[in-house]
Amino acid sequence: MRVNRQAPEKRTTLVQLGHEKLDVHSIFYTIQGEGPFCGTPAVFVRLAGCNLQCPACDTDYTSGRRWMGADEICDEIQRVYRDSLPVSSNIDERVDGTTDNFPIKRFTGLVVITGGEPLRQQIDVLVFKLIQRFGCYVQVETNGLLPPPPLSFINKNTADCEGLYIVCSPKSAKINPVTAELACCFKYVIAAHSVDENDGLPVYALDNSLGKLRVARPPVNYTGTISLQPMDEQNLQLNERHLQACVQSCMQHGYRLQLQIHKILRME
Ligand SMILES: Nc1nc2[nH]cc(C(=O)O)c2c(=O)[nH]1
Ligand code: SF4
Ligand SMILES: [Mg+2]
Repeated sequence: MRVNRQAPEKRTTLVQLGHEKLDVHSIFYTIQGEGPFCGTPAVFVRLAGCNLQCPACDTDYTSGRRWMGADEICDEIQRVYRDSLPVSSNIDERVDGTTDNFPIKRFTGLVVITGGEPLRQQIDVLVFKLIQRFGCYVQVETNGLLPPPPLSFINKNTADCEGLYIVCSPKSAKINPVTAELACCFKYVIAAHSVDENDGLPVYALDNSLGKLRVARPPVNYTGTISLQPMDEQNLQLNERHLQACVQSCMQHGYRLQLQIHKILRME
């Protein structure tokens, strides 16, 4: 079993010169490797810190953190996108004076706000700007313990590609009822030794500070997608067992199998 030495942190906010700042780990352009938008090119904003400390966590969310305002983050999103483009599509005028078909491209696609736990921080201004000013759509990856931002454009229809989507991946025994109600998708990490024989979902919370409490389920009236993802212990034999348990649970209960395609692609 892996060890996660990144200590749990409470909700946070820093206000400087009247502007909220967010505690950012990294911003990068990649392929969304999980969930309902799996396969979609996306700029990731990984916010620092998490309110849980799951032993099997596969993410560094504490190193190199810095406080950034919403405008600074929007600029950085545009910069990492532009830096990924071939130089020729980045200029609006050629040396001979002719204009490119694609003058300076703006990123208007999927922005994923993840962590750590992104709902620990005040993300509403950032989400609002990304959607209203840049025409992006936004997905938040949350463990579900905290409430979502108070925004009117939370969307559950993933075919729309507009507004804010909440993907809830419970790791502990509790989910905030509003987050659960507004989630467009539930995702569970499956370990071979912890599959409930009744519903095929994890028995034990990944967050071991809660002892042997059962990991939270979606609300009883939930009819949307439930995806299962095999736990990654960076060990071929263990991973094979987790994968088989995952496949079996999906086939038995009708869940959707999800492999982390960014790892297959060896991308961030
Ligand atoms: N490419 C890529 N897709 C992801 N989807 C969820 C991720 C996460 O760490 O929350 C993740 C990630 O870290 N990388
Ligand atoms: S909730 Fe997610 S990011 Fe936080 S420790 Fe658990 S697995 Fe890692
Ligand atoms: Mg990850």
